Amino acid sequence: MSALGLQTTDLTKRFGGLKATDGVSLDIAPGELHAIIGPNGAGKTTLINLLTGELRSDGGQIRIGSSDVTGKPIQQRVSLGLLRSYQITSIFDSFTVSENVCIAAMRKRGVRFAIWKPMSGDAELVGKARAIIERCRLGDVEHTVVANLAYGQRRQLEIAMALAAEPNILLLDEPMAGMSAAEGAGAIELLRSLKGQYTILLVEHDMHAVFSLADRISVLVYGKIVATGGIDEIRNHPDVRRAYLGDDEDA
Ligand SMILES: Nc1ncnc2c1ncn2[C@@H]1O[C@H](COP(=O)(O)OP(=O)(O)OP(=O)(O)O)[C@@H](O)[C@H]1O
Repeated sequence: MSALGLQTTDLTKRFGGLKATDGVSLDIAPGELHAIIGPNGAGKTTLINLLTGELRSDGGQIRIGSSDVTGKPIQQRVSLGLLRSYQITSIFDSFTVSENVCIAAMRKRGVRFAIWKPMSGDAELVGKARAIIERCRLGDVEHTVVANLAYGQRRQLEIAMALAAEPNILLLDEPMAGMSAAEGAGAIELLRSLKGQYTILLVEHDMHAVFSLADRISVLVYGKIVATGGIDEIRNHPDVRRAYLGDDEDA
């Protein structure tokens, strides 16, 4: 699959009297890595849930490439290549890294889990899984049972499984959360290696990761986008510094 653009126009979601998403318009180009930052409760996860179809919007539109998916079910968005990293990843703890990536790849093929075992001899499938595992820096633990992985490796596996399903738009909700500094550095390298090949919407609190990866950044505050721009523009935007980064920010 090739990367597709992702667009929202005036997207709105209310929870009772609260507008968690308030007229959000985003235009993310094919292959762009677009980060969403904002304080706790700004509406970042709500926005991702609207994009995947887990939540229904109260107004506005969502387009994947040229397809209007507003109000369309999750599966239709998945079939257009929109994947949230954990959404497709029912990770099997008692299976190895390789087996889990094979299962994710087979789901893409529409093959049911029940007939997985005979497929383990499928050289093409195993080869594809191995390439993704290497790419995600999990080669050393390819045959390790998932329950024995370090936390950061498990998060990398989530991304590996998303890639196995051949997305063209990846939604990543805090992929660095809970990682050690070394794990975070590995995750940044991985995401950097994906840049350009997939359209990536990255929600992340780690400003070092955001500023070292994003092509553009949108800042969400109380459900509204208060600024969208390149790294320098966002880093120096007075409203952004006040609302989110703090005036002593020097990331
Ligand atoms: N299902 C819900 N019902 C009612 N209110 C909700 C619901 N989900 C989210 N909210 C509210 O919507 C607002 C946005 O929440 P959301 O989780 O999207 O923010 P966030 O930016 O992802 O926060 P964080 O950075 O802490 O994860 C918050 O005020 C939250 O309390």
